[in-house]
Amino acid sequence: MLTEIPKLFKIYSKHCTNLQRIIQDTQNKIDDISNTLYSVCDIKDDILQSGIDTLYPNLDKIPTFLVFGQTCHAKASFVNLLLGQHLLPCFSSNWRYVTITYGTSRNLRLTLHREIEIVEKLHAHDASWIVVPEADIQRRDDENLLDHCPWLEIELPQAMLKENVNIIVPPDIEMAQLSENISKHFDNVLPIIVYAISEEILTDSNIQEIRKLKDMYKVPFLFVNISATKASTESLTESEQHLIECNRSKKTSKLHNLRDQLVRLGFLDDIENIKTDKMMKAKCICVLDTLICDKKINEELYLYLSAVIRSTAFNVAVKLSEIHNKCLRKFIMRAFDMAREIQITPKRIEYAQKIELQLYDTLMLIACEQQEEITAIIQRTLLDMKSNVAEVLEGYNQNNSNRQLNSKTATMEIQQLVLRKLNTSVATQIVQSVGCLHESFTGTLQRCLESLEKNCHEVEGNLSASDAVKQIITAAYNVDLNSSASFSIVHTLMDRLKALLTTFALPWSPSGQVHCNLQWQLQVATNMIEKLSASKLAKNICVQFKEHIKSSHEAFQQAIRSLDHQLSGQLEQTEEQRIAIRKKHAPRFARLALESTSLCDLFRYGKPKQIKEIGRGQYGVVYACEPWGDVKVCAIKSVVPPDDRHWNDLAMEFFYTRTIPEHPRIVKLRGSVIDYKYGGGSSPAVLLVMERMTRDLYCGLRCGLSWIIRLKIAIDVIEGIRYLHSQGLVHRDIKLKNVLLDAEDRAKLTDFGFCIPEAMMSGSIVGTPVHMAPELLSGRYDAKVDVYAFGILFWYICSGQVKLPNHFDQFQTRSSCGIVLKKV
Ligand SMILES: Nc1ncnc2c1ncn2[C@@H]1O[C@H](COP(=O)(O)OP(=O)(O)OP(=O)(O)O)[C@@H](O)[C@H]1O
Repeated sequence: MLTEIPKLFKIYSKHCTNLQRIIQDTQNKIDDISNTLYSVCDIKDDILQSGIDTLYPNLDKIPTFLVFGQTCHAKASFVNLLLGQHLLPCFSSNWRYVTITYGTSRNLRLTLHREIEIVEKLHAHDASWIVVPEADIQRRDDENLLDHCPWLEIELPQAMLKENVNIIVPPDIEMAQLSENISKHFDNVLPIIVYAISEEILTDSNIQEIRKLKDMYKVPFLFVNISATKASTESLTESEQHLIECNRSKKTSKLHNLRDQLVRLGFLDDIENIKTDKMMKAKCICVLDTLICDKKINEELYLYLSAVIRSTAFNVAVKLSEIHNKCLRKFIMRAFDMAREIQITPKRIEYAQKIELQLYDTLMLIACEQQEEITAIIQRTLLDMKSNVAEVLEGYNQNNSNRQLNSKTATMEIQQLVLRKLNTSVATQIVQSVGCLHESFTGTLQRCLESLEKNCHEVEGNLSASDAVKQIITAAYNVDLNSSASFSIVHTLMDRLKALLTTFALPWSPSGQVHCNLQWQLQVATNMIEKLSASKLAKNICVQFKEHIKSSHEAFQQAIRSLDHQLSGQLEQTEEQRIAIRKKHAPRFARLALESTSLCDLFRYGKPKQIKEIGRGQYGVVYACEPWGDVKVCAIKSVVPPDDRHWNDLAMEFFYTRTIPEHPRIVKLRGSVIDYKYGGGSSPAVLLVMERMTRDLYCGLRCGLSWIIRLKIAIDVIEGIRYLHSQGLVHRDIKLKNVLLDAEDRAKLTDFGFCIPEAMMSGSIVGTPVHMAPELLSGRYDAKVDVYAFGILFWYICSGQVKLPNHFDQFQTRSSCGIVLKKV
């Protein structure tokens, strides 16, 4: 297995390159979005905020074993085992920093900070060497370990190191000294922390060292139990020696003792080492602190490393997949919104025009019809006032009984008072007739206009449509329906009547001073009431109403025309953007999502293993395959997209299928893996993993199915179609071969190659001819095409056989139809 380790790192490096390409692609696509797709710029912001830029540098980090340990002997033993050769001297101490990297030949040198070579003669330079000479690895007494210390760099032509893997062995010094400068050297590496243990148990200083290291590196540790040639207990405290003695007397093994101690200290979980198959099953790849024994290093180190590097790549792939899928969902939602906007805007304009016209007609009618009513109201009110003039003057009298006033002013005051009373009375009655307008016209119409005007600019000097409508209503009665209506009306009538006063030439008292006594006041008021003509007043009011309504109506029509013009321009752009999303951006992100999600599946479950071919369609071959992840009975559909368009189509299919929530009548897509080596690497194959069914309905009918079973199948298919439609999806290829049966002959729908949300449909003519609804040929169709296709399917189900009636024969194959069937 140790010989397999280089392969592991080779695969890891390939995954990193692949992930980096996907990240780069994603970033290029983000740039493209910001240049061309102004309406979805928030998607770009989302991606940038997701921290995608931090992913790339992580993949550039060089996997590096950081070998710590109880003794130099333990560290040297581990390194020698790892490299499969006796490189480091096992029985020496006082080491320098040692780094081991790949070189085409064995080489040894001293460097400062791994950057500047120190010109110094080493013992290894004198003769050829196998084991690093002790004198070269040992630091001199005067060597400073903190800053500018010499590092011993070993270059070695070794398979694992060749895969860009390094080994660093920090010197055997007090942790306090080491921790100062150790982290700055190892920032840029992907650390694989090893702690080699050669003694029976960890000493207090070992425990402290591990705690410090764990604080520095928040990653799992690999503890390696090195079989000691001679366990030395001299350096141990009394209680440690006692523990060893106790365990010896219990005849427990060293590994056992060590595991107990590590568990007790919280350095290991209290379970057996996690085995690969358990990790496979886990939804994420978890790497735990692990203890392995040098005797089993071959197998156990491989498993551990495999989990470490898979989990590193997996974490990046998960992050990428989240970003891609989130963007794709946003694109699809945006396409939905755009389609809705394109559909609904002209309808909204139509609605606004219709309702405004109704409003206009109604108000005109009210103005005409109410002239008589207003006349009657005014007449009644005037009569009331005349028979009760004293009441009209009530408040005035109390305040003015002894005032000496100019006769003109006093007359004006009394006339105003009469008018106020008249207005209040008339206005209260008219308000009731306008109240209904509030409910029936203003609410919905106003909201509709506001939503249309939301993104439009106002034409200078012109009223907006919503303002024009407001004016139609307020111009009629000057009613501000949101505030006190009757109050506004009083003011309006006041203004109107004041204007009329001049035209009616009301009687004036002789000029000069008058004594404003009650009799005189009654006389003025009665004169005024008598002179007021109810019909003239009413007519005048109504004429003015009509004029205002008409001019506001004209303003509205002009505003809505300009709004319509602006919106049509905007909708053209929206349609262009929708097409760009549907044809370009969404499929590109779908492809990225397919790649990143497939990598997650690959890291989690590995590549599915084919057993045998079980079916073949136009676009791929279906195989039975061995259990994969938690899918015990599974099938894979292997599809080799010949060009970018097919790649994108497949990616969209994959996205829709994978995101459909599980349903008993839909064949669940469990995952996917891209086989980049397929076709010698020139044409990768996408392996779509799904649950394996027993046969398709075509086979079922040919073998014969009872009427009751066929009926059940028909109901299953309906449930499946209904479910897809409820998810906003249209299948577009319902046919016998896309209905799969399980062992109990219950049916599920499969093959979502043409399945698409309605908003993303472009009217492409797709499907299987005999099942295609006639409107499909026109390119203008909706979810009902599935209902038609089910009708044909039901014909087969009822007839219990797969042969078509004679007049359908000409459509029996796709090619005979003469239609170029294409996916969207
Ligand atoms: N999950 C599955 N379990 C068992 N058999 C399957 C499964 N999926 C597909 N098959 C079999 O493989 C055949 C080919 O399936 P596939 O989906 O590739 O093509 P198709 O639907 O027949 O044709 P087309 O590619 O033109 O849509 C099916 O007819 C069915 O018999």
